[in-house]
Amino acid sequence: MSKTIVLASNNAGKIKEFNALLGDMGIDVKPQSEFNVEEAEETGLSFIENAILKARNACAHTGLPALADDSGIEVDYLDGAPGIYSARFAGDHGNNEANNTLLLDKLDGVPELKRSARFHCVLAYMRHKEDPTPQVFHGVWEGRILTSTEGQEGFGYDPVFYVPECACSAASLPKEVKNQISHRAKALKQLLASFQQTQQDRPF
Ligand SMILES: O=c1nc[nH]c2c1ncn2[C@H]1C[C@H](O)[C@@H](COP(=O)(O)OP(=O)(O)OP(=O)(O)O)O1
Ligand SMILES: [Mg+2]
Repeated sequence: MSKTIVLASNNAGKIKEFNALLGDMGIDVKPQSEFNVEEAEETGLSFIENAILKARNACAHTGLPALADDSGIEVDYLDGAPGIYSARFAGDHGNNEANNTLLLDKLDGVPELKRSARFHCVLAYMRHKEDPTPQVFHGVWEGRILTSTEGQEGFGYDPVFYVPECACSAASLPKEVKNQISHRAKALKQLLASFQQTQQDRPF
């Protein structure tokens, strides 16, 4: 029997991807906006801490199990920036266009070999707000930063992220393809595999 799980995110791009990834599994995953959950402060110093903060906040407000995603892009030339601060790179939270412009500016003139980067996605699943064993999964997607934006699909840094295995930007990929190979897809596959092994108290 499937239980309702709260998706502890306000990011429309992520929510769409989770719906596509989980949609045909008969899992009832509802975004936290449906429960008027207030956004958690992301005060952690790692994706893992922030994912747990977001999941715990959603559990606390709803009394339901919650799944949170903390993600971002790590650029080697920038010593790992923007990293956990990806959403706030250019100041305003979630201003994708400004973030991409700033990233391209910071890498202006940097040769291709030094433009390596990767997306990280950390998922945290908590059964309740005091869950002492949040389950944490981590997916990574390797690529590099382009010199200009490319493509119309996806969200966030997708237009500036070159995917070597597809020879195009992440924003040029049909969503079905991104959802097979992305950091988020990889983390979610781990979560699903793990849940198949530990049925007790797990919703799916
Ligand atoms: O597949 C992706 N394709 C492109 N960009 C991406 C992706 N995955 C994460 N990102 C970027 C968007 C945002 O700049 C940051 C996530 O920040 P992060 O705090 O986890 O999410 P958020 O604040 O947008 O929504 P919320 O915290 O409500 O889930 O990384
Ligand atoms: Mg956030």
